[in-house]
Amino acid sequence: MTDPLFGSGLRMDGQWKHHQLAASKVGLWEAVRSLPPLLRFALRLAWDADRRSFLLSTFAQLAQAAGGAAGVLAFNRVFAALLAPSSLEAKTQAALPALLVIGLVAFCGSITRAISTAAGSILASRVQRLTEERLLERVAGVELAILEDSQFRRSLDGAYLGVRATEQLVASLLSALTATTGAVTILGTIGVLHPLLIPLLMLGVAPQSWKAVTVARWEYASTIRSMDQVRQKNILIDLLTDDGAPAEEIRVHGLGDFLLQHYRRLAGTLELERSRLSRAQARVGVLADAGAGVGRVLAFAALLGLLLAGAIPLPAVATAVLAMTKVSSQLSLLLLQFNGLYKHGLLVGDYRACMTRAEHVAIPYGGRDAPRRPGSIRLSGVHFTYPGSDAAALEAVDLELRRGQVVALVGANGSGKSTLAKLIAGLHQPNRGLITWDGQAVADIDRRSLFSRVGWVAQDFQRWPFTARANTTMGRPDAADDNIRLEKAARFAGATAVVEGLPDGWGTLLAREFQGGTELSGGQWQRIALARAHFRNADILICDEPTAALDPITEVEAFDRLMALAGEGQTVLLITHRLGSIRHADRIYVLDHGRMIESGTYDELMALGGQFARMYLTQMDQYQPIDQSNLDLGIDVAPAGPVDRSPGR
Ligand SMILES: Nc1ncnc2c1ncn2[C@@H]1O[C@H](COP(=O)(O)OP(=O)(O)OP(=O)(O)O)[C@@H](O)[C@H]1O
Repeated sequence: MTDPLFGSGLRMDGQWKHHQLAASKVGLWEAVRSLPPLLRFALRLAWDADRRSFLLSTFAQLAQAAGGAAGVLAFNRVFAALLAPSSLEAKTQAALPALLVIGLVAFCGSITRAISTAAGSILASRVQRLTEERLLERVAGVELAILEDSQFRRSLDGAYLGVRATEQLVASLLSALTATTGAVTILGTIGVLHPLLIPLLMLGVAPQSWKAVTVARWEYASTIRSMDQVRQKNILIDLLTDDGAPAEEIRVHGLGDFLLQHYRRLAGTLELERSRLSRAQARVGVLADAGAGVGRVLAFAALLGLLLAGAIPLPAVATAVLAMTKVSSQLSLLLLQFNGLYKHGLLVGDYRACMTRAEHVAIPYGGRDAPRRPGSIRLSGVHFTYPGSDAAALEAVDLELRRGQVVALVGANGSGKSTLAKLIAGLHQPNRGLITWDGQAVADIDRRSLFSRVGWVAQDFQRWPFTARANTTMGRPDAADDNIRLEKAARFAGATAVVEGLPDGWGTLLAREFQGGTELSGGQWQRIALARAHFRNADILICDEPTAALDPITEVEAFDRLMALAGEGQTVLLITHRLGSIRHADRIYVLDHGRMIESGTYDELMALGGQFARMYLTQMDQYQPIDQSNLDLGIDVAPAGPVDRSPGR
C-alpha cells in the first residue's frame, strides 16, 4: 500500500525487509549462538572506549558477586547456629560472627554498587561517542556517489539507531556480567549444599528465556516496521516547524491543517503499532511467569522431599530457600540483560553492516601527488551512471581545461553539467573513459591531493552555521588568521560591504536560529561563498551557477572577477544558464542529455547556429525583439571581441 503523501518513496527496501524476516525467524538457539560474536564486539568496544572505567566496573561487579556468595554462606551459619539445640545466649554468640559478615557484605555491596554505577555510566557515554565518531569518520570518507545513493542513506538510518544501541549494549553487558557472576557463585554455593538443587532452580528459568527472546525479536521487528512512518512523521514535523520557504507557503496557502492531518494519521499508526506490541508482550509475559511459577513450585516440592528423606539438614533447606530467591532474582536480571543484549545487538548489527559497507566504498587515498597548476585537464570518452540508476548521466564526454582558461559549461536542465563538474573535481569516478591531469590518470593520483587543488562553489552554496570569518576561511582553515588574505577574498567577491554591515563584523554568527546570530540574503550568502572560493586560492575553480542569486549589477561584477581569476593563472570552470555572461569564455562546451554536442568559442558557436545559438537567442529575445531569421542564419550577432582580464577590471 502506498502512502497518500509520500507514495512509495520512503518505504523500506529489500535490506530492511530482509532484517525483519531474519529477526522474525530467529529462535532461542540462534539467539544464543549470536551472542558470542556480539559479546566480543561489546567487550572490544568497551575496552577501546575507556578501559579504566571498564576494569573498575568489572572489578566492582565481581566483588558484589563474591559478596553475595559470602552472604549466603554466612546466612547458613546463622541458621545453623539458631537451629542448634543450645541456649539463646549460646545461639546468639555462635551467630554473631556470621551476622557481622552479613553486615560487612551489605556495606561493601553498597560501595561497589556505587562504583560500578558511576564507572558504568561514564563508560556508556564514551562507548556511544566512540561509535558515533567512528561512523562519522567512515561516512565522511565515503565516495559521494554512494552517499547520494538512497539505499546507503537508508542503511545510515539503521546505523544511527545502532549507535544509540551500543551504549545500551555495553550497559546490558555489564549488568549481564553482574547477574551471571552473582547467579554462578550462588548456584555454586547451593550446589555445595546439594547438587540436585541446581537443576531444580533452572526449571523456573526456561520460560523466562523464551519470553526474553520473543520480546526482543518482536521489538526489533516493530522498530523496523515503524521506521518508515517515523521518518515520514519527522519530515512533517520539520516542515511544520521550519522557518524558511515551507513556513511562507504553509501560511499563505493554509497548508497547516493539511499537514497536521497527515501528521495525526502517521502518529496514530505508530501508536497502534506500539499498543499492538505492548499487548503481545503482556500476553507472553503472563505465559512465561506462569511457567516460571510452576517451575518454582516444583523446586520447593523437591526441596521438601529431600528434607523429609533426610538428604539435607533443616538449616541447609532454609539457606537453599533464601539462595533460590536470590538466584532467581539474579537469573531474572540475567534474562532481562540477555533480552537487552539480543535486542540492541540486532540494531548494533545494522551499525556494523553500515560500517563495513562504508569501508568498502571509501574514497581510496594514496598514489601520486596531483600536478600543481596543471597545464591541461583532459576528459576522454567519459561515461558515468549514478549507482542505482538505469540511465547514464554522461556518455562519451570529451573536454579539455587549460591553465588560465575560463571554460563554460552550458546545457538544458538535467543535461549533466553538475555531474561533469563533480567528475572534474574528483568527487565521482568515471565508469568508463579517462580523466588526466597533465597526462597523469586521475585514478593514479591521491584523491586528497587532487581535492587540495580544487575550489568549489556549488549551485546550492553551503551556508555554514558559523561566523562570517569561519564561513570565508573554511577552504583553508590553516590560514584562518590571515586577515590580509581574508580582506582580499571579501573584496574579490564584493562581500566587504556585507561584512561591514554585520553587527559583529567577521565575528558575527551567520545562523539566525542561535541567539546573537544573523541571517544573510541569498545574494549575500553567495558573495560569502565566492569569497570562500577565492580564499582557498585553488588551481582550478569550479563554479556551478555561481551568480544565480545575485542582482544584475553584482552578477556582472562577479563574472568579471571570475574572468580576472584566470588572468591570475587559475583555471575556471563555469556552469551557468546566463549565456550573455560567458561570451568572453575561452571555450564553451554544450551538453545535451549527457552528451557533448558542441564546443568552441562564442563566435564559433553562434556561427554554427546550433543548440548554443538557439539557447542564446531565445534568452536574448527576452530583453529585445530580434529578427527570428537570426535563428536560421545564426550569425547576425555581435562577435565577442577581446576581453580585458586584468585583475582590477
Ligand atoms: N545523485 C543522483 N543520483 C541519481 N541521479 C542523479 C543524481 N544527481 C543527478 N542525477 C541525474 O543525472 C542527470 C544529470 O543531472 P545534473 O544535475 O548533472 O544536470 P544539470 O545539467 O547540472 O542540471 P541543472 O541545470 O538542472 O542543474 C539528471 O538526469 C539527474 O536526474
